[in-house]
Amino acid sequence: MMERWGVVIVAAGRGKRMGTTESKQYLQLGGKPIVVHTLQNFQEMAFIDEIVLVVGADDIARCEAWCEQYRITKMKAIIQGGAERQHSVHAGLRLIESPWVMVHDGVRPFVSEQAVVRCCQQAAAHGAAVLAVPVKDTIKQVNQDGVITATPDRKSLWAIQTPQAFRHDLLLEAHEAAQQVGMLGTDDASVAEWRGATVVVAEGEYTNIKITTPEDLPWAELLLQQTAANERGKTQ
Ligand SMILES: Nc1ccn([C@@H]2O[C@H](COP(=O)(O)OP(=O)(O)OP(=O)(O)O)[C@@H](O)[C@H]2O)c(=O)n1
Ligand SMILES: C[C@](O)(CO)[C@H](O)COP(=O)(O)O
Repeated sequence: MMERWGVVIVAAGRGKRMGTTESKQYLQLGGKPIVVHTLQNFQEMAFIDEIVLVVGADDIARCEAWCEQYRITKMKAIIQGGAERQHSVHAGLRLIESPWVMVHDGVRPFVSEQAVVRCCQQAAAHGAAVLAVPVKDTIKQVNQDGVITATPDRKSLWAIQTPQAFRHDLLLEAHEAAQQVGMLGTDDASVAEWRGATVVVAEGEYTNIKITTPEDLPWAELLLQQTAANERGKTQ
């Protein structure tokens, strides 16, 4: 029996690395904005009760219109984000009422329900869990002069994805404490870790890409076609 979950979907970034005039979460993919694909994905998961979407102040109206158009009925609120991803997450967490919460990037539209369930189950067992995949490349630490200074053992290296899933009170308390002292991490697990929580990894998917730079866009088109083909296969 699955717990009931809330989700904070963060989409208030500017997408500087994508370099487009339009923020990347609103670029069209298969005829819909990327963020709409992400919202529809979570809308369809039965164990999710509420979604809070965090966006730029100027984007609230068009996101409200898309939620109406695409029947995102679990949408609880669409709110303004902050200067850093962590501030956007914090704002969203404050509106979640469910005892369990996931945080997910608005620009990761391809995560499968099976992977989300794995993440939630691990979080329910341990209090906090994130999707992750083992790194395939050798990773080097390199100094400012371009000289390699270390080769960490690859067996212990994982590429971290979202969703990241937590007991809601645990994550909210960690974010409140981080905000007070100005601690900034690049994901929510690092905020929880900084507060002393144990966070475990759940098996992610190499296809759960974060659309970040221009070369991710053709991959996203291919993944969308693949997802559509899989869906057709299920119904035949
Ligand atoms: N102040 C911010 C910054 C980021 N995000 C969101 O966090 C997710 C992951 O961040 P990233 O891919 O780094 O997005 P951007 O910050 O938009 O990208 P960039 O760093 O290239 O500007 C994105 O869905 C982004 O919209 C957010 O809600 N609020
Ligand atoms: C949360 C995240 O998607 C995990 O991989 C990532 O850390 C976000 O980082 P970014 O600097 O906002 O791309």
